[in-house]
Amino acid sequence: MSRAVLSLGSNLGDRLANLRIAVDGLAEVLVAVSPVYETAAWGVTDQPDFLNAVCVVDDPGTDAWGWLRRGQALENAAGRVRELRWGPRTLDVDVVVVDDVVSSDPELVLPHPGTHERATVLIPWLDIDPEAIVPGRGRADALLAALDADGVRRRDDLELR
Ligand SMILES: Nc1ncnc2c1ncn2[C@@H]1O[C@H](COP(=O)(O)OP(=O)(O)OP(=O)(O)O)[C@@H](O)[C@H]1O
Ligand SMILES: Nc1nc2c(c(=O)[nH]1)N=C(CO)CN2
Repeated sequence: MSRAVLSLGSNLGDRLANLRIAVDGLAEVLVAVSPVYETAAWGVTDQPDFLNAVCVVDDPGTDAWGWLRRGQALENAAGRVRELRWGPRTLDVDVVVVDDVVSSDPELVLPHPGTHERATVLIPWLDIDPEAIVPGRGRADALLAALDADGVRRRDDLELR
């Protein structure tokens, strides 16, 4: 079995439609999808707000590299072109965790290195898995408690499925 947590983000074009491309493309392996959040950009802050969400997916036939490739295929389907690091994008799919896999390969770092400091990932993840653990870092709820969650606003008017 391979259970993964994927983080979705979009701040260009039809943001909700872009997130839906990911969720629809994962439909057969989708365990849970979080509410949608509108979030102020971190990293490069001079760019439009993002929509962020998190999915839990499960597929015995997909390993950690397979989740990365599936995420990249979905980014391509949403018309993403390689651009500035932390810059605007139609769709970003980050592999947050895969089971308890730890990897330091630069092409696939697991857990995703930003996870423990990103309220934009931890908040939606906790909505669908209140017991979430970031391997090597601890409980997601404890990690979130140390962060500033201003600028992360739930959008219950936007639904992914
Ligand atoms: N866990 C991971 N999930 C997704 N991509 C990863 C992961 N670990 C390493 N990568 C690599 O990161 C690269 C993509 O980086 P990208 O441009 O999406 O970064 P970013 O989204 O701007 O920043 P960040 O990774 O901090 O969110 C790809 O080459 C991919 O192989
Ligand atoms: N709020 C928010 N800011 C970001 C995000 C994101 O998903 N949400 N992704 C980035 C590139 O990885 C850069 N900045």
